[in-house]
Amino acid sequence: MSRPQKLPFQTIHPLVIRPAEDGMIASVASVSYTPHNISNGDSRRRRWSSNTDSNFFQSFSTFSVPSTDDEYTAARNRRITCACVAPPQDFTPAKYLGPHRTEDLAVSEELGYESDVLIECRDVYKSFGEKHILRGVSFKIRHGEAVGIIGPSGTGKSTILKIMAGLLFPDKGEVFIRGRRRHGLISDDEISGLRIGLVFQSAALFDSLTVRENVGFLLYENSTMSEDQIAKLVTETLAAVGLKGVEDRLPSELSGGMKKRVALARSIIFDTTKDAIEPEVLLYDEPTAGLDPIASTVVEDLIRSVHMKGEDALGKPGNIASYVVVTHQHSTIKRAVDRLLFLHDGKVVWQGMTHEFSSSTNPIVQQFASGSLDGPIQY
Ligand SMILES: Nc1ncnc2c1ncn2[C@@H]1O[C@H](COP(=O)(O)OP(=O)(O)OP(=O)(O)O)[C@@H](O)[C@H]1O
Repeated sequence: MSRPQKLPFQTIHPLVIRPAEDGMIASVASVSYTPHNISNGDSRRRRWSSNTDSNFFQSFSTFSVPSTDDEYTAARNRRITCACVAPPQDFTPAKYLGPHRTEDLAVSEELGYESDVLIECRDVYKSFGEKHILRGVSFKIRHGEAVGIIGPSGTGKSTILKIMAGLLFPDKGEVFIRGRRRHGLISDDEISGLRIGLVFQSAALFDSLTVRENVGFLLYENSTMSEDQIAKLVTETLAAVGLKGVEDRLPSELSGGMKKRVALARSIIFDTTKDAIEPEVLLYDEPTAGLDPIASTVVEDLIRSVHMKGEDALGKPGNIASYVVVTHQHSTIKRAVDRLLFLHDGKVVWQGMTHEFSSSTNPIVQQFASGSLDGPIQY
């Protein structure tokens, strides 16, 4: 890919996306390049250069701009899978041929780490200027888990999600992906063994692309699948999240709940022609924010349905190995997750199963659960 033109930092299009060599993951770097420079042109990307795709790009507007060639190269080589662009993976044991086979997902003393741990944050610190947001956050996300991260506003829940996704550097501390220490942001070789998808609160669809183009985006870009194959797979994936006949619509023609479903479809579609498949962890940032109670229930059930322990709208088991949900909503806590991490004052101050939350004697948890103004959490 030729180096794209640099634009001023203020641009709302601060991304460059590059098809990965293995054809499955897009490289997304937080730099100020226009999206029409994303890669060598292709008729299937005919509307890609539109200036209206602001939702998607705004999600990344806070990241740094590389100023040197080295930084540019580093940025170019970072890889993340965002729900907005990533094709997650099938994790059926029969298809999974990688070094970490399903049967190996058990505690392994010899390897020095528990091999069912997909992501581990160990003593993570993060500050923004004088604001010390994370001050020693530690937790593990295990294979098969459905974890919620809760806590007061501004406590760093989205920040830790971005650190897990490899979109932000921790200032101090370590992030392990399947036992391998990640050095800073996600880089090409370090992603292998696990796909990490981030589902943004806004759904972050490309405004100027149809639902079909949004959902099939990465397959059009990176796979060897034919347009017909992709279109068929898009229709099947949309059906799995309970949507039919919306392929030709633009995001502006969808309700908020439908947009979230489309974003989810985009995050769970994967190249069915590939053999070796890695497990995937999906990270949801406030997936039910702004939805009415019934629409929230629909999304909560959808999150469950694409998990490997769930069943999608077509009755097939889901493909997502584990997921993490940042949420404020009680219904989402109760319905969509099994285990909770409570973040406060830069640390995990409580963790436990969802059913233990309301009976906890921890004063911080009690205040949060009751919504009381009196207690250790001060606004
Ligand atoms: N890129 C950034 N630059 C400067 N400050 C930031 C940046 N990202 C986050 N912050 C600040 O860090 C703090 C934590 O933000 P974060 O979004 O992680 O909190 P949160 O717990 O998810 O909040 P909420 O529940 O309100 O969504 C906030 O004060 C926020 O303003």
